[in-house]
Amino acid sequence: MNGTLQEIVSLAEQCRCGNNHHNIPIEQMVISHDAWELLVAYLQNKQYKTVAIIADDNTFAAAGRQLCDMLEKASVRYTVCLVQPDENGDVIADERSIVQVLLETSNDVDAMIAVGAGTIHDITRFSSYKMNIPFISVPTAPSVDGFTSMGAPLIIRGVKKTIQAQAPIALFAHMDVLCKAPKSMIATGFGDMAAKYTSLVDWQFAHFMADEPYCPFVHQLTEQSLKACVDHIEEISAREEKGIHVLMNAVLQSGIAMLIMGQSYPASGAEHHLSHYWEMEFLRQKKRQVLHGMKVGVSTPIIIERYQRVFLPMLNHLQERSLATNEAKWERLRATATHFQEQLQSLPSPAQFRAMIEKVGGAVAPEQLGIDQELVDRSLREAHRLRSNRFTILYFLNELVL
Ligand SMILES: NC(=O)C1=CN([C@@H]2O[C@H](COP(=O)(O)OP(=O)(O)OC[C@H]3O[C@@H](n4cnc5c(N)ncnc54)[C@H](OP(=O)(O)O)[C@@H]3O)[C@@H](O)[C@H]2O)C=CC1
Ligand SMILES: O=C(CO)COP(=O)(O)O
Repeated sequence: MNGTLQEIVSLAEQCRCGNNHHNIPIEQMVISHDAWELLVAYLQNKQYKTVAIIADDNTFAAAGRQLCDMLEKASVRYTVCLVQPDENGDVIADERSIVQVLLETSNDVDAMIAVGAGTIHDITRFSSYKMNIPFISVPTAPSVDGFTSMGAPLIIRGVKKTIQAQAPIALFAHMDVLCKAPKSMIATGFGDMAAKYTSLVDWQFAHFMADEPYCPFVHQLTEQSLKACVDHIEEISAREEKGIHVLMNAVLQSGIAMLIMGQSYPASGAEHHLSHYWEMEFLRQKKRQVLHGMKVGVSTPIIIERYQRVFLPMLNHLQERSLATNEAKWERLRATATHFQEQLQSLPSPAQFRAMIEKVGGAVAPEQLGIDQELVDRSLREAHRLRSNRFTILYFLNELVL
């Protein structure tokens, strides 16, 4: 992190933005080569009698096995639940996975340990929350910013909804495991962070236009994380240890930013809504899933293009508009137009954005992910409705202008 956990906790307490900040329950956060030893010591210090490891076949092989060996040596009792893939071969954070975890976890375990990437974390976050026990995070790749957040984006009856649950009480990321994670997972972590270019603009827009809660300190935390990734793109793309460390720090800090707000406001705007829409469509068509960060790496330049090509000229000619039905919203827009002109002009161009994603090994065009133009166009028209409490620029363009 740019700031240490203690610094962030302290700065969050000092913040006077007027929002009800959520507490940060994370007691210890470690990214190191001795993460297993520190995790065992943490469990012993907590005097936990039994813990439940939640993983799947891939993440158990990547980290779970080693962790179990360490727990055995330290005489810490544990159970293992390996979440099963669906008929397409994907492990999904949905009703079936949650029920499997609840069925295979005894009521007397003291804590769950999520050993995996974003999906395993969201399944564990929600299941442990419902069992009223804490969970500990063991990320196996720096692939998303969800490890430290409290929201669990879940697929419920085919619809992706984010349920606020709980953040981990501690996090232990082993550098060897992170460095060995597939290259695609590094690209996705970078993609999820680069998506903050547009999510942060959408968040400010929602605040100015629809009074959604906003905090400058949380904005700064997210922006710092984005900047750290962009500044270290060389080390990240080369998968140097330093680059992996920077990326992991960044995703953790961005997750804490969401946690402080109790919502994903800073981290998820129209670009995420497009990605969620594509994910749901793939589920409907029974197609293999595409990594979250790959999708947002592709959707973000599409949103930048839409905002710079359609919204920016509109801001430049606001005075020429005749009175519209929702005049109060247009008045607000006039009052803040200069700010958003500057914001949109300062974004990287779609080509510059795609060059960064290409450099880290990510996809840059929808067709590379099996997403056709019809789906892109449909999502641009409809995806803003997935999160009714987010007044994004895309929402504005679709509902109040076009
Ligand atoms: N809570 C929040 O705030 C956030 C949640 N998310 C959510 O996270 C999910 C995406 O998570 P993401 O991390 O991209 O992907 P997944 O957790 O779905 O994992 C993707 C793949 O990586 C494999 N894998 C993970 N670590 C390793 C490793 N070290 N070695 C080998 N294989 C590995 C997994 O295997 P296997 O499938 O077998 O596990 C899987 O094939 C989405 O549902 C998204 O909505 C995203 C951002 C924020
Ligand atoms: O993916 C996220 C942040 O990267 C959060 O997604 P939601 O907006 O669905 O909670």
